[in-house]
Amino acid sequence: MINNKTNYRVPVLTIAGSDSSGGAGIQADLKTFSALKTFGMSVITAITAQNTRGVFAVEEISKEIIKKQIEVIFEDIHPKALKIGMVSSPDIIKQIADTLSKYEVNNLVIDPVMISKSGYSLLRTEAKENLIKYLIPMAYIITPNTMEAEEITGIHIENLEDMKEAAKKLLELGPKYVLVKGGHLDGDAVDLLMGDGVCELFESKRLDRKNTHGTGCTLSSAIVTQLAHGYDVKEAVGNSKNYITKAIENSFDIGHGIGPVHHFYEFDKGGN
Ligand SMILES: Nc1ncnc2c1ncn2[C@@H]1O[C@H](COP(=O)(O)OP(=O)(O)OP(=O)(O)O)[C@@H](O)[C@H]1O
Ligand SMILES: Cc1ncc(COP(=O)(O)O)c(N)n1
Repeated sequence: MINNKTNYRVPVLTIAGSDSSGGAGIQADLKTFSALKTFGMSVITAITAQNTRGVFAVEEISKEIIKKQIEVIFEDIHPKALKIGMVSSPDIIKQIADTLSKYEVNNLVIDPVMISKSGYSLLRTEAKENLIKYLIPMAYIITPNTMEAEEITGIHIENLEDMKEAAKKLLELGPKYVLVKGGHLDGDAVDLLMGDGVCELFESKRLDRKNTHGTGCTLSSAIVTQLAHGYDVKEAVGNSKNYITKAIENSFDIGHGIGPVHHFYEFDKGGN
C-alpha cells in the first residue's frame, strides 16, 4: 500500500505501555507494525486501565522484567528499528537506557509520551530529567507533539517559527533528527522534521475528526517500520505522515469517547 519493500520478516520492537482499549500504546504499535508489513515485538513497561473515555489506573512493570524482556529479544531477534513510548518513571527510563546500551541499537524512535489525550499524566514529573539525560541522546529521531516539545525545551509554541526554535533546542540534546508534530496547533496539520542538514515540512489538511486516540503512537510506529524497511528519514516520515492521515480519515466510533484510528489491514493471499 504505502511501499513495495515488503518483507514481513523484518523485526521491529516497541517498548511502551499497554492500552487496554487497544487504541494507543503497545496495541496501536503492533497494529501499525502488522499493517505496514513488519514482524512486531513488544516490551511492556506499564499496564494502563484505559478506554476511549480516559485512563483510570496505571501499574508500572518492575524494572527487572523490563530489562529481561529487552535482553532476551536482543539476544535472539535483533530489531531493525524500535520505538520507545510510555516509560513513566525515572528508574524505568534508566533501566531501559542501561540495557539498550549493551547492544547495537539502530533506528531508535522516541515518542516522548507525557499526557494522554484524555488528560492523564503518563510520565511522572520527576521522570522528565532522566528522559532528557539518558534516553533522548540515544535516539535517531524523537517525535514530540508541541506540548511535549514545550515541556522539554521551555519554549512556548504557537506557530511554525516557534516549532523551529524548539526543534533546534531539542537537537542540542543529542538525537539525530527531531519531528515536532503540529497536530495540536490551529490550521493544517503540519509536522516539522529537522536535523543533519534537513529542515522539511510534512503537511496535510486538518481533518475534522473526533477519533484521534493513538495518533502519536501510530505515527512513531509507522516511522519505525519505514526505517526498518530501509527508507531514509525523509521518506520514512513522509510515508508515515501519509499513513497517519489516512488512518485518521478512516477513524471510527467505537466506545463512548475518543475512538481509534483505522489501520488498513489488507488480506494478502500471497506475499513472502
Ligand atoms: N485533525 C488532524 N488532521 C490531520 N492530521 C492530524 C490531526 N491531528 C493530528 N494529526 C497528525 O497526526 C500525527 C500525530 O500528531 P499529534 O500532534 O496528534 O500527536 P500526539 O499528540 O503525540 O498524539 P497522541 O496524543 O496520540 O500521543 C501528526 O502527523 C499530526 O500532524
Ligand atoms: C499506553 C499509552 N501510551 C500512549 C498513550 C497516548 O495516546 P493518546 O494521547 O492518544 O491518549 C496512551 N493513551 N496510552
